[in-house]
Amino acid sequence: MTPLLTFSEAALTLLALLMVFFYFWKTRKDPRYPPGPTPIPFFGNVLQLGRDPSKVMQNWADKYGPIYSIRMGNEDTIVVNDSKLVKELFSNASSTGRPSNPILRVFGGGLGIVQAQGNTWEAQRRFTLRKLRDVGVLKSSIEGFLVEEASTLIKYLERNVGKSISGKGLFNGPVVNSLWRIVSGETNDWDSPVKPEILKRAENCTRTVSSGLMFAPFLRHIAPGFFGWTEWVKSLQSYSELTNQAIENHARNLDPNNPQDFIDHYLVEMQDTTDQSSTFYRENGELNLRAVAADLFVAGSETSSATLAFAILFLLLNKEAQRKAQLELDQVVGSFSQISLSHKTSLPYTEAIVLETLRLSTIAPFAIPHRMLEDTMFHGYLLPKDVTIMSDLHAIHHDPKIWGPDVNSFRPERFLNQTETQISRHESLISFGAGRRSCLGEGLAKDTLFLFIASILHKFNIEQDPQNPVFKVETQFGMVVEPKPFKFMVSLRN
Ligand code: HEM
Repeated sequence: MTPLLTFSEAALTLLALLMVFFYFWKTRKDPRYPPGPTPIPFFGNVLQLGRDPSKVMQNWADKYGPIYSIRMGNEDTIVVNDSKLVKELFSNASSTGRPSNPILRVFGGGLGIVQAQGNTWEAQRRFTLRKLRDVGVLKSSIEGFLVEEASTLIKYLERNVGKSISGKGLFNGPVVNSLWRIVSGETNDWDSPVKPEILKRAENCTRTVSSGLMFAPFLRHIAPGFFGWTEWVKSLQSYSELTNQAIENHARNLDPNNPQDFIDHYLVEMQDTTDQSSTFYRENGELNLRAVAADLFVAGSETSSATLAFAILFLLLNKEAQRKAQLELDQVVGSFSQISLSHKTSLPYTEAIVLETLRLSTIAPFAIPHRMLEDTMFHGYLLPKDVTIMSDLHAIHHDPKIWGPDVNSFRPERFLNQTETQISRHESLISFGAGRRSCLGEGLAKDTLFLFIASILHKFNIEQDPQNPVFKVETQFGMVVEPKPFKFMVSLRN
């Protein structure tokens, strides 16, 4: 009788079985570890995520509950998809680590804010937050920058009335420019025929933020050019060149009694620091300043401009929401005045548009992953030290049990009280994350969204481009979700 397998086939089969056995033995879990879909060797659950990871993860949430586990390649990951649990877990100091993502590590190298942990993260975050929030020179000039950028945007749209306008990328110029002004005090004419260098370099960086490379960093070893790794490294280096130049110029001309922008404020803090162990001390301070400048830019630019592009798209498809906001704007602001942040509290419908845009678009569907710093028991589950924690903001913002059967519709009224005269906050809206590492640009981002959206609706109707009509919202998945390219037109209201 002929044997079923040759000796070498049998040896290979045995080897493969041994490898699979070894994989499952190595990755076996404590019985208190959260349940989840079965991973396969090397890829974990990555291949199951398919083209629409948010949908697949919503199904896993339905099946395994608010806390479940997956494997992203060789990284154990626990997903939390309940807003109360996210808030509770992320308020705990043991959840404030960051996994070492090789893509994000390129900028900052563990310094600054986004990728930093421990003392460095705490000190840099506290300082930056204070400068962005405190009423003072920087805070009041930020308001002025935003109003100026909004008015440049309006002039750009006025010149393009009746013409086809590309929705994606429309807001890169004003958003990047306002961030660059806050950081460096320098301003650029993004509306000029020659694109400013800072805008070119920022746009190159953000292409990777919205690519799949963030979720599957191993792809950079397979085809670095194809998956955007080469461009990411190059564009971050060229962006760093600009920040380094700006820091050198600021250091040369610094007037410590009259700091003008974020770099000035930071340099003054460095001058005042005598404690050699401080993250602001001399060389350490300079390296952290470079990292923070990159953090503010990378975390702030694509997120804000993608959300604004979604707002245009939602409004394009919702004439009634435009009409209601315009009625409110006419009553409160009148036809001629310029919109300012002081109008915000009197424009609840416009603010509700901002909140509904943040919910429905959820441009950061899984926020930024955290890492557990120690073994922690949480609602009966073991969250082991070093495990990655992902908050599934998309699932939270698209759960019909929370938002009702029209969860996928754009309905700003869900953020208003019954008489539609006041904003009613919703505890499940956590677009900026929650807890100790929540977004430190939340206030700035909300001000930017409000001012830009209100200024556009005050002046224009957002309309279909008859040559390129849009029938539905289509998105492009990434660490930052964007709308697929679309066209629209504006017409003057008066
Ligand atoms: C619509 C706009 C924005 C959205 C939706 C957004 C959302 C987020 C989210 C979900 C996180 C992760 C929170 C976590 O780790 O759990 C985050 C972190 C962060 N964001 Fe934003 N963001 C926006 C705009 C901005 C702006 C304008 C800035 C700065 C100028 C900024 C700076 C940061 C920084 C520095 C972090 C890291 C915080 C830390 O690690 O402690 N973001 N953001």
